[in-house]
Amino acid sequence: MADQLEPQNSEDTSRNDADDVIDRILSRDESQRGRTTVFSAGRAEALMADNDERSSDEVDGLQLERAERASLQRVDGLSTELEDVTEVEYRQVRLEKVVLIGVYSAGSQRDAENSLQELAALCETAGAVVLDGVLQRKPHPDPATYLGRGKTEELREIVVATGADTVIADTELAPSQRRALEDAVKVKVIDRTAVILDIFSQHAKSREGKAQVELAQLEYLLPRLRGWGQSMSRQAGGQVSGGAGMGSRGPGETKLELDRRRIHIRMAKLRREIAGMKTARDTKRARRGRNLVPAVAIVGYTNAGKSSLLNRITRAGVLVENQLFATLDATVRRTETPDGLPYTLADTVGFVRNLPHQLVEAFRSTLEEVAESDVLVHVVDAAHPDPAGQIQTVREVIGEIEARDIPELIVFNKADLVDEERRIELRGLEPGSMFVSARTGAGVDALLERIAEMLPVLDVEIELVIPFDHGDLVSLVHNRGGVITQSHESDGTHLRARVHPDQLGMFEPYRVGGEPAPAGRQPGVKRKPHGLEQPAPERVIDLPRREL
Ligand SMILES: Nc1nc2c(ncn2[C@@H]2O[C@H](COP(=O)(O)OP(=O)(O)OP(=O)(O)O)[C@@H](O)[C@H]2O)c(=O)[nH]1
Ligand SMILES: [Mg+2]
Repeated sequence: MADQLEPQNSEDTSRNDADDVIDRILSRDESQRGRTTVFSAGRAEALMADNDERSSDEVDGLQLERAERASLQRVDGLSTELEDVTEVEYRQVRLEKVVLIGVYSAGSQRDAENSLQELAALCETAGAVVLDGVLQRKPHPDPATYLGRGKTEELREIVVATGADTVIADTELAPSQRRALEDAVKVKVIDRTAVILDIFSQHAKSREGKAQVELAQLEYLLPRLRGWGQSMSRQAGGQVSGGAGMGSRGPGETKLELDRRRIHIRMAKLRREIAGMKTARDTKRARRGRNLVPAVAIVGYTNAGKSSLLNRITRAGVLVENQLFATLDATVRRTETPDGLPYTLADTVGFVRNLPHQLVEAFRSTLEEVAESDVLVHVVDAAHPDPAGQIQTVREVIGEIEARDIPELIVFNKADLVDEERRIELRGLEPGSMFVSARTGAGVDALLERIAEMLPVLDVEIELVIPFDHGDLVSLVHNRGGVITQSHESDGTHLRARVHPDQLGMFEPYRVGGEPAPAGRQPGVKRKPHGLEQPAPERVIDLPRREL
């Protein structure tokens, strides 16, 4: 497949940007994936207060991964030499010196400022240097150029004065807006979605993550091909008008169709791959735990401290970075309640406002980890200027992946950074929330207690022989839907069943053995095929849809 998708004319050096990027995206294969150029991960000025002095026990096991990322920093001045090994991006997002722009309507200035601040953090995470930001108050963005005419001119002046090479809009621009604005300011214009996609492509590590990001990028690219097609048509027309035109259609148009088809083929292949990897992951999940245990997912806005909290609780060694989207792969760890009941705790990809829907789609299989959990620990950065907005964003995504009915515990993290007044404010915002600091460990024990309380009450599996004159007890088990196997023998009804711990006393007189009977003892009785050969059935936790 990859062969068919090789660039058609890679020796042609006069191709434009658009040709380059499409070819680059489509010609990628496994062999190229290792040779990624990552833009220099400059100091993330726009990110939250810095935290270099991490306590020694916070230094985790994945420093290697961090080093790996750092080792891929782009060397200034060498960018052109590295061009051909650049990982897939949308329009080769070379984020260097950037100016940010945004439009907001009356009354939403603060929100717009926060959003622009966050865009700055995103840009810095992607490796850019943010030089300036411009907000325009306007009821609606200009349909032609996003900013109004006057502001567009002002922007051009700022770009010239600062020496910026890229303008980034805090929204998703229509392809025509992007082009018109580009013509007006004479430097590259990209949008928020492209930046997020770029970060994801830099950070994706697993094969599944990479495939998901690539799929999202192609989905983003597809509707934008038309614009490129036009410019391609101009350029290609000039080059090949000497007679190489194919059929009655212009070569540019043919190229556009060809690109579309290649992209569709590639996307179909990626979807198949992702589906295949999901199956592999399910199998792995089934193998990982022989017991059926409840699952807790840590969710939250990017940079809230989800991975830090998982590390604090389980010493998982997950990469922690003062970066947005440090985590793209779900990490699942087994842990126990203070009473010794096992459950799993999963770290997940962070959410962000205007998370490109292509990413939500592409990461759906990863996000299923969240949708299938029994409890959501929703981590919120207590020191962030807009926790309410972050909570709302996260809840929107939770809704999108149909996880809204899962019990949610709001946990304000980074409690070490906030004062009492702020706590009162936050508690008012989310009554029933908790405060922890993944950094100092404060509040973590209480959090673990609370998680334990929120875990579903687990039924206990027992074996019974109930005399025929106690049919009421048999009905009781049936009514709860707890019967695993049943057979009628001469001494009564033989049952393997799950009952609520509170009912144990009632069934005690009829229990046989403390362990599941060997298969031979109950002829004709089928065992439930969930691989539970271990003793001590009382400890067996049952949650039918949660087979880990
Ligand atoms: N002061 C303080 N900083 C914290 C705390 N918890 C996490 N951090 C810092 O916050 C930053 C983000 O932490 P992560 O654990 O990577 O956050 P995350 O939610 O996993 O982020 P993504 O994976 O990018 O979505 C890091 O720089 C951490 O050191 C805390 O309790 N107090
Ligand atoms: Mg993380």
